[in-house]
Amino acid sequence: MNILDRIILDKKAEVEEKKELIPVKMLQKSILFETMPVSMSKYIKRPDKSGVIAEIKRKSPSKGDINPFISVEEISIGYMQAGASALSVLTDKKYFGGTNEDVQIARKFNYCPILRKEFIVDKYQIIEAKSIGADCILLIASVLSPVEIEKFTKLAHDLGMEVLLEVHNEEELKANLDSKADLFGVNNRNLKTFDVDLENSISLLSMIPDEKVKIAESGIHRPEDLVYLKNNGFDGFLIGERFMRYSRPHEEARKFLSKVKEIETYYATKG
Ligand SMILES: O=P(O)(O)OC[C@@H](O)[C@@H](O)c1c[nH]c2ccccc12
Repeated sequence: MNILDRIILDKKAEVEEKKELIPVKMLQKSILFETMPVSMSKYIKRPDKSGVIAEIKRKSPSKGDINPFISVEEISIGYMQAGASALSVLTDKKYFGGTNEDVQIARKFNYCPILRKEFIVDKYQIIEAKSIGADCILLIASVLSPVEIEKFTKLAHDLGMEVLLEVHNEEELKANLDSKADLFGVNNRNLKTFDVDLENSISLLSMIPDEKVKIAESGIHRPEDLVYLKNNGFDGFLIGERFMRYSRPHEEARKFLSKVKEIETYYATKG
C-alpha cells in the first residue's frame, strides 16, 4: 500500500473515533461566527505581499523529523513579519506531528489567512476546521471524487471558509475544472512516490481556469524557483521544508524573501 493510501485509511478511523469523543453538535457550538474569516485568495493577490503561504510542519513521511520542537507562536508571528501572505498549519499528528492546537495558537496571535492543512475525508473535519479558527481548507483531488469535492466545497463556503483544491496531474485537474474551489494548487510532489518536480506546476498552469487563484506547492527551495513560478503566472507559493529545516524558520523566510525582492529588482532594472 502506498503512503497516501495508508494515511487516508488511518484518517478515516481517526475521524470516526473523534466523532464519538466530540459529537458534531458540540463542535458546531464552539464555532465563533462573529469572528470574520480572512480571505486567503484576496491576501494572496495583494500586491504588497509576497504570495508565500508559509507552512508549519514538524515532520513528514518523506523527510522524517524536520523541526520537532518549535514554538508555533514564535514561528507564525515571525513568518507574517517576514512578509508571508498566509500561513499553512499541518494538523495531522501521526505523519506530520501537527495538532489542532497549532491552528488555534496561530489564530490567536495573527490576523492573516490560515490554511488548515489536513487530509479531509469527512464533513466533520470541515466543521472542525471552522471551530479551530481556520479560514481555508485543503481538498486533495487524488483522494476525493469530484462529487465529494463539490459537497465539501459547498459546506466550507457555507461556513465562510475558502477552499484550496490540490491537484497533481492533468487527469485530476480535468476532472475538477468546474469546481467552485477558490484556489487551485498544483502539488509538485507526487504524494504516492514523493518525487518532486517544479515543472509539474508549469505544465498544468495554462489549464487552470483564469478566475482561480493559482498556487504552486512543494519543492520550492531557491528564491529563483519562486521568481520563475511567478513569472510564469503563479499567484501563490506554498513553502514548508525550505524554512522549517532551520532552527529559526521565520528568519530563513525573511532572508529568502529579501533575496526574491533582490532578484525581482534586478530583472525590473534590466527591463
Ligand atoms: O515542504 P515543501 O516541499 O515546501 O511542501 C510544502 C507543502 O506543499 C506540502 O507540505 C504539502 C502539499 N500538499 C500536501 C498535502 C498534505 C500534506 C502536505 C502537503
